[in-house]
Amino acid sequence: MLTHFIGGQPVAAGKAFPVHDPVTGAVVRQVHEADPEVVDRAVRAAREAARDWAAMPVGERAGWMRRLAEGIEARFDDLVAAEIADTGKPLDQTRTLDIPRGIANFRAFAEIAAQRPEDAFHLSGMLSYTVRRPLGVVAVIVPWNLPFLLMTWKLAPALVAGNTVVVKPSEQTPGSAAVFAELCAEAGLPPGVVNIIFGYGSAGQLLVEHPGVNAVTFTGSTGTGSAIMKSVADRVKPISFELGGKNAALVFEDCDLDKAVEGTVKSVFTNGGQVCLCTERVYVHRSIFEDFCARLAVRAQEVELQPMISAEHREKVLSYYALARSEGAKVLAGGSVPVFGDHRDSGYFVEPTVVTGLSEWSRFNREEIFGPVCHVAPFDSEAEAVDLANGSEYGLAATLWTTNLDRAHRVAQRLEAGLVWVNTWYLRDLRTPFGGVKLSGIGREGGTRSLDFYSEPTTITIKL
Ligand SMILES: NC(=O)c1ccc[n+]([C@@H]2O[C@H](COP(=O)([O-])OP(=O)(O)OC[C@H]3O[C@@H](n4cnc5c(N)ncnc54)[C@H](O)[C@@H]3O)[C@@H](O)[C@H]2O)c1
Ligand SMILES: O=C/C=C/C=C(\O)C(=O)O
Repeated sequence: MLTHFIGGQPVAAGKAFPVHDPVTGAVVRQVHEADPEVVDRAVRAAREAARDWAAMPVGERAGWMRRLAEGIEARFDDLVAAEIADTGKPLDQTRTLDIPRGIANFRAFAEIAAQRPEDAFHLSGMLSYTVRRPLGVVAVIVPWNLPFLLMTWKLAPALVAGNTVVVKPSEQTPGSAAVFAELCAEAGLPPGVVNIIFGYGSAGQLLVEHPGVNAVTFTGSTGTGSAIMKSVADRVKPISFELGGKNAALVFEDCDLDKAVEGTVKSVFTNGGQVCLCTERVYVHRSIFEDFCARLAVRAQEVELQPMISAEHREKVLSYYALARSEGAKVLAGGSVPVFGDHRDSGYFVEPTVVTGLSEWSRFNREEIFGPVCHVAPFDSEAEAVDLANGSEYGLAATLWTTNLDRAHRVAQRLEAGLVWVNTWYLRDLRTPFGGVKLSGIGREGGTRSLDFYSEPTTITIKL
């Protein structure tokens, strides 16, 4: 039974809830569910630790980040096993992306914080400079699709900036957070700096509304982001939101077609399409449309299958497959449930799917599906391609396939998205701003932008 982690100790409190293995549908673990008393206890522990942690020189906190990175390395196999048990992710992806990014997140923010310059301005007769103070206690609420990567993406900058945290992982994927709690204790992290509680959205709501929480960083659906905004509005708490997406790929006639196909296969089907950055709308120049579609349809049937996180999410994805048909789509690949003839048939798998022929105004093309599926449509001009890509209420990410450098710069700068990849996808420099516009989020994290969110500047001016 997974316990909460509060004040450096395991806390077995609250009724139990089950977590299912998405590969087989079987219960893989039981977890304690945080009730109001557990939430209050976690916030109090974070507050008690906040003063000393904030007073620690940033160089010492950076040293703690490096020790946590070493702890992740030491528990690497346990973290991989826990993540796969909860998500059914491929072993190779978990070992090369999900867990290594936890190490990279802590090491990157140790360096970014240690080297972060502060402002200072000298005018005749006056000197102004800034100092930064942490926010205090930060609520960290994260989703189920990249559980460890996203939790550590938030924890590293929040901690190194001097905050203490209360983390509420997704109810679907508590395992890697529980191992992380153990390695925090093994590293000797001061009690109360990191607190981890488990539960559903209701526990998350109790946490964000707690008067002892100073700020909220959240990654998840746009609807939940909106609910959290309402929860914290009365106390005007700072919020950082990484939300949903309906990301476009633009494939121009002058692209390297092999790379464009392989890159789009990656951006559509990685993690079973359960990545906020995944492509769900593909726009291809008409001159190569038929060839591109034919190649993408073949490759869609070859990708490694990954289960959806839950039976409910699988039903949601399948409902969009049915919707596509009802809206008149032509199915180029997939569209149903794979049959394995083994234990996986009781899991949460869907077929990787490619459809075409739908209106830009169809629900299929407007709403985030968050599965291994995309719609492909032709375009005739660069201006039309940009308008199609920008036609969404979301604005998180886009990919652009062209060998024309002028076009790459020109089009990338016109796209209403926080992130644009050219001839690649999900290549990451952790020092760059990360986040979306419109319904895809509020604010940016990444590099010093994370430190800017997790601390408040004071400008001090001295008369000379
Ligand atoms: N932009 C990004 O970086 C990013 C990354 C990953 C996932 N996402 C989005 O997340 C969604 C899928 O993940 P999900 O289903 O876990 O999202 P979700 O919004 O359902 O849940 C995310 C987290 O919020 C908690 N939560 C739910 N309701 C809450 C409330 N009222 N108050 C406080 N906490 C609450 C959940 O328990 C979970 O821990 C997709 O929409 C995807 O696009 C975005
Ligand atoms: O599903 C969304 C993925 C978000 C990825 C990151 O926040 C990152 O790579 O830092």
